[in-house]
Amino acid sequence: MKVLYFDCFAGISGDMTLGAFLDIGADPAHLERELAKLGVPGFHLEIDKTQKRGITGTKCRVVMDGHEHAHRHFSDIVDIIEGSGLDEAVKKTAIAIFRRVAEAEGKVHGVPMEQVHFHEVGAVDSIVDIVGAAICFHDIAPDVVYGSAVNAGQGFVKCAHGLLPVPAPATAEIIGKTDFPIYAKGVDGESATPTGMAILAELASYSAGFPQMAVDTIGYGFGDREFEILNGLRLFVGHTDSEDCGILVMETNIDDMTGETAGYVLEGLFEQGVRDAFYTPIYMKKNRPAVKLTVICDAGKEETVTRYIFAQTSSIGLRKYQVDRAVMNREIETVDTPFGPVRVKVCTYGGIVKRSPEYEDLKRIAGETGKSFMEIEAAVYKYL
Ligand SMILES: O=C([S-])c1cc(C(=O)S)c[n+]([C@@H]2O[C@H](COP(=O)(O)O)[C@@H](O)[C@H]2O)c1
Ligand code: NI
Repeated sequence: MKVLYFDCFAGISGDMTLGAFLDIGADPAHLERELAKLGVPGFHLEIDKTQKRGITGTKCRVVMDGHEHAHRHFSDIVDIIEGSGLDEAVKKTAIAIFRRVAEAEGKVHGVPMEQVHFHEVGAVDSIVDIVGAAICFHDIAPDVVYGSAVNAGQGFVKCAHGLLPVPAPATAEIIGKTDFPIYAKGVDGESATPTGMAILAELASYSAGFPQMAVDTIGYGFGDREFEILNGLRLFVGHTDSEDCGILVMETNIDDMTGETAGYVLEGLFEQGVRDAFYTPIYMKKNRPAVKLTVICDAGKEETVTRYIFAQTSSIGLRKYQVDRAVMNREIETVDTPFGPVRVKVCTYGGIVKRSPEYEDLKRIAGETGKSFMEIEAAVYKYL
């Protein structure tokens, strides 16, 4: 399983992310080819393998070929991305990152997200940063993604609104929607930007410690400014032998949702790729019959599942805990039976062996022969 870890020791910005992705092996030619599909003229990338404080890394800058002062709405940006020839997965990721910025800007300036008038972030360099990050992310294609606490900086930053406190209000809103803790150390100024924070929030889940992995590649993406500390984003790519990068159990008690919604939610959770989701009947306060929703998922899905539950159920709080588990090795074999070939799941663990026929095959044979499921099951077991 491929693991990607964002080490945000000096915060995160759009260009630092692009630089770091290129430094861990994202293909620059692929990035430029895909960016051209946006159909937005007037920019090129400046990619330099360079050193900062004696550390080798990559600097990636979006250089404007002319002057660009477009003020775009969220819908304009969605139109550009949707209308491009980019892969669907890249489009989805890029729009989701922009949505986080639009929601934050809307909240800060007191307007609905649709009316947000992007200033800095509507400019071509920001579109390239965000879409470029989505392209590189899908190029690297990790199975799970984590991020550290974010060194967001301190003091004030000069931007289109004038002198604003750090983290800038939009950055603070984006951070506030995540589990990522922030702190300030060795940075006098802004080290986490709205673009960078939205990329991190969309791609990664917070990990309190270094995630378990054998490290394969380390890359640095450098920022422009000089701080007391090295101004860079460090990415780790590694792998774990097991399929597990941690399993999460999430639970919430619900006493005010219709049965139809409950069924809908369970189906939707499986579409989000959870390992299991189920309801348990319970009694809650004031003797209300209710259900406990339990979801079991990979730790990397924490943010996706959290957002799904809050968006789709009446729940306003979740209990989450990481669990250890023991799993048997599983393999599928095919055995010949008088009913034809049947797939058998063979599970082994330290000399223990369990063999069981695949349910779907038994169901099919029961349907084809008109015999009962129990009869087919008993007959097939003789051939295991
Ligand atoms: O453009 C946006 S959304 C924006 C909002 C704010 C607010 O806090 S409101 C601040 N800024 C500042 O602009 C620059 C560039 O940001 P990028 O995300 O494009 O790198 C940065 O200093 C932000 O704090 C932008
Ligand atoms: Ni703003």
